[in-house]
Amino acid sequence: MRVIVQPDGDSIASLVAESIVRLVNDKPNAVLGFATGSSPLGIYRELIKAYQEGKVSFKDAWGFQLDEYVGLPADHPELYRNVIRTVIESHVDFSEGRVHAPNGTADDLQAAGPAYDTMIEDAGGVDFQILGIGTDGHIAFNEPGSSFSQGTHVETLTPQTREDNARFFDGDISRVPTHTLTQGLGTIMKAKKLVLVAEGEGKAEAIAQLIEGPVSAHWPATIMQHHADATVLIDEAAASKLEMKDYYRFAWENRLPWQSV
Ligand SMILES: N[C@@H]1[C@@H](O)[C@H](O)[C@@H](COP(=O)(O)O)O[C@@H]1O
Repeated sequence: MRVIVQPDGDSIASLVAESIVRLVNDKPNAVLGFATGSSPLGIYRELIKAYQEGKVSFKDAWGFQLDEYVGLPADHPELYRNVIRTVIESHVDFSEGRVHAPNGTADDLQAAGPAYDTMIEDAGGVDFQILGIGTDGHIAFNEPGSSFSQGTHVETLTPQTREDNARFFDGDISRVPTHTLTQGLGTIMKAKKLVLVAEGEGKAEAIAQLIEGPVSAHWPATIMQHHADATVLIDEAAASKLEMKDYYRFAWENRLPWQSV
């Protein structure tokens, strides 16, 4: 796993966005994996800027979201499908029908999971998956105890995740849905490239487990240690519990010309 410690969120966002722009310019029909949450917002801002400056076009690219709340109405601002429209999709030139999310209001939620995995495969599989991490070590909405090989499925949120996400629901935990439809760890591991971003002290323990802990369902993100192309970009606060922090910094500062995000 490549670990890149950066001074702040802006430098993390620029590095990741540059890598995505390079990919889409090389492969215009690239399949991008979108994460929600606050961590990737800087990346989306940088991508919008690159598009406005004429450095990239997304018209032949695809977008697949990681997860969705179950049961939120179609016009709810926190429905992840609406969040991605607001933070990236509506500002760039994705063609109609090219950005998708799991359907959290499907009549048959059990069938909606495998159907979503098939859509991703039919588009060619995810080339570049953006990820954040929950304070309990979840990626997408795969909570502690998740199967490492599962596809898209319904997940029950932990009280900690609902508490963390209450800030998006006027601080009222009772308004945070209890269930989500999320790509499973098996789905996420099929992406050709995983790029996880995290900032702040609150993520330090989850980041230490992800990078230096044993692979364990108790910290679902640790499955990334088994991915052949996984990069983690963090600020100093999120890196604060890493024993090998100085080595990671040295490795990045002394990277070879072809080594990038
Ligand atoms: N389902 C999302 C995850 O995809 C996200 O990575 C995580 C961290 O969110 P944030 O970046 O806001 O800390 O929590 C949410 O619950």
